[in-house]
Amino acid sequence: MNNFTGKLISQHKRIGIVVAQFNELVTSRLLEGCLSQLALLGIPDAAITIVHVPGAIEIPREVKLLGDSNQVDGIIALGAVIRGETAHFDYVCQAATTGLSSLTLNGPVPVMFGVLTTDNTEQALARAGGKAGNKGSECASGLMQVLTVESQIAGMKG
Ligand SMILES: Nc1c(NC[C@H](O)[C@H](O)[C@H](O)CO)[nH]c(=O)[nH]c1=O
Ligand SMILES: CC(=O)[C@@H](O)COP(=O)(O)O
Repeated sequence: MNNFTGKLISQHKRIGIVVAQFNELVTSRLLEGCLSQLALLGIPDAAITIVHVPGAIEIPREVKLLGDSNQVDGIIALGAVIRGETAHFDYVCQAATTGLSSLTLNGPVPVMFGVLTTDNTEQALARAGGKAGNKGSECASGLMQVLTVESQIAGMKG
């Protein structure tokens, strides 16, 4: 029996992006690359939710809240942690990495790690649309691949 309600079911995956404002010169370029790639992959603007946070340490909490909201099918975390004079770099990287790794493994939706951890701004810019590519764009492509794979796995279940 087909019971068509007429309710429009989105044909698109819903994508969340949580982006840090710290080192915005870099993170704005990561976001631009991410959005451009999502558009190329056919994701409409209406299917994308962007959340801005102060810095990389704040990313995991908002990724968790967004993932638990049941409003997105996958999340891309974008940030740029650039080494300074002190050990703070190590702690910021550790906090972001540990939090996001746990969320992608244990949370309800896949999370792409698009947080650059570099020694200087030059290295970061090279990975935000420079000679080393754009980590935001890479994460967009990667998330669509993961979502496709997970749909296939779900279809395998009896
Ligand atoms: N140094 C960088 C930070 N530091 C800020 C922290 O992420 C956090 O916002 C603050 O400690 C308040 O909780 N954040 C980056 O994203 N990148 C950095 O290079
Ligand atoms: C990664 C950082 O937290 C860094 O920007 C802080 O710089 P500093 O270690 O010189 O305070």
